[in-house]
Amino acid sequence: MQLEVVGLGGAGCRLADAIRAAEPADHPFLTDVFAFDTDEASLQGTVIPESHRAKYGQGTALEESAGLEGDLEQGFESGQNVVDDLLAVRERSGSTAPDAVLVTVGLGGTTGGPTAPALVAALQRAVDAPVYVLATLPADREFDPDVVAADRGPHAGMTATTESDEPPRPAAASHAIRTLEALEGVASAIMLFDNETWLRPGETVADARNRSNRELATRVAAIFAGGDGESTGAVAQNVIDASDIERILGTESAVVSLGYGEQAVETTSSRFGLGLLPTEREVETSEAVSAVETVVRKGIRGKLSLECDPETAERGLLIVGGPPAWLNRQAIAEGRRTLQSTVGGTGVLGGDAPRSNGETVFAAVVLAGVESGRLEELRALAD
Ligand SMILES: Nc1nc2c(ncn2[C@@H]2O[C@H](COP(=O)(O)OP(=O)(O)OP(=O)(O)O)[C@@H](O)[C@H]2O)c(=O)[nH]1
Repeated sequence: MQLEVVGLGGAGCRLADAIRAAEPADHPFLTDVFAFDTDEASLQGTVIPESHRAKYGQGTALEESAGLEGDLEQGFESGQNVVDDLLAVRERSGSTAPDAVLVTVGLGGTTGGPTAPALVAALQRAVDAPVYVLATLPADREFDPDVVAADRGPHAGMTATTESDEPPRPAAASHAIRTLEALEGVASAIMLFDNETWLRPGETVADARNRSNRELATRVAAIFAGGDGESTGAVAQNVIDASDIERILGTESAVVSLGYGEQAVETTSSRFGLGLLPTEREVETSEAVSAVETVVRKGIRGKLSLECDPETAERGLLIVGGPPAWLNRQAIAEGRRTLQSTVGGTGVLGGDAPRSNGETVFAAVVLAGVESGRLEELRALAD
């Protein structure tokens, strides 16, 4: 399918960059990628071409750090005032009609979050396609002085002391929840990534962000690059297209968590000893089945982008990809049945994504309409 990505604010632009970097050369799925931020330096740091970048919100609450503690309503209002300019950048670039738009944003900051609800609403009116949101949730250490103090010892406070430290954002949790509320009924679906779960001990979000963004971009690419045919001739048995994705993500701002599992596989057997070039390796059925089972298990039961109980999902999607010889049909069908029995509902779709040049077998899992304890926790804090 053809996806347009719009990055908003620091996190959103970095995520848009990471998604671009994760686009498989033999399976392009991106139409246009935009980066919109109040911070020129951060825009310059992206690989997104100038025609697709815009600095916005000068002199408004979106630009002032005071907005971190300030009135989020004022931020939403400023967001409303800039969307026409942002849509104009999109139109000027001659953006091609996508099957869906994905707005990427970090919740809890001053720029991206406050702009997101108005921009998503405007895109829904301007584009004849669903507008999904991919948003990060803030980590505890950004708003909880106790977490930072515990890391630094008894005399530490909530002051940035090293280069990788971020300025404290005490209001991040409540801003994130209030922005999510503002996106409800506006975004077609909201995929969440909880920074808290992806930090290693002692790490800040800034320390972890390149790794986190790569993780998330890999999931996005696995889902949206889908299983369209390849020039090399490998054809998916079950192609997941834009309407399948729309059926699973829905149109009613469902909260979505993304799972992923992968396993490296040997695709060639080397016979250098015999003076021959490496040839395609024969794959035993049992090893293909085992690889698919392993990645499906990791995809459903491994670390999710938003921690939740997969059983609470209303709908699910499983895409198993990799070198064609490894995509065992029975194992993929069994994986889909596993997801179906996990999710409980009837809204489960499965597909395959042959990658002739791939060196891993992977499973991407979409859990839509989930309930999450983490969101409850942040809601309680916001109250
Ligand atoms: N996963 C991930 N999360 C990020 C990244 N950068 C920031 N975040 C998270 O997103 C939140 C918002 O940060 P930014 O997007 O930089 O903020 P902004 O909206 O540009 O506004 P400012 O407050 O001016 O920085 C932070 O509180 C972090 O939780 C990133 O590159 N990756």
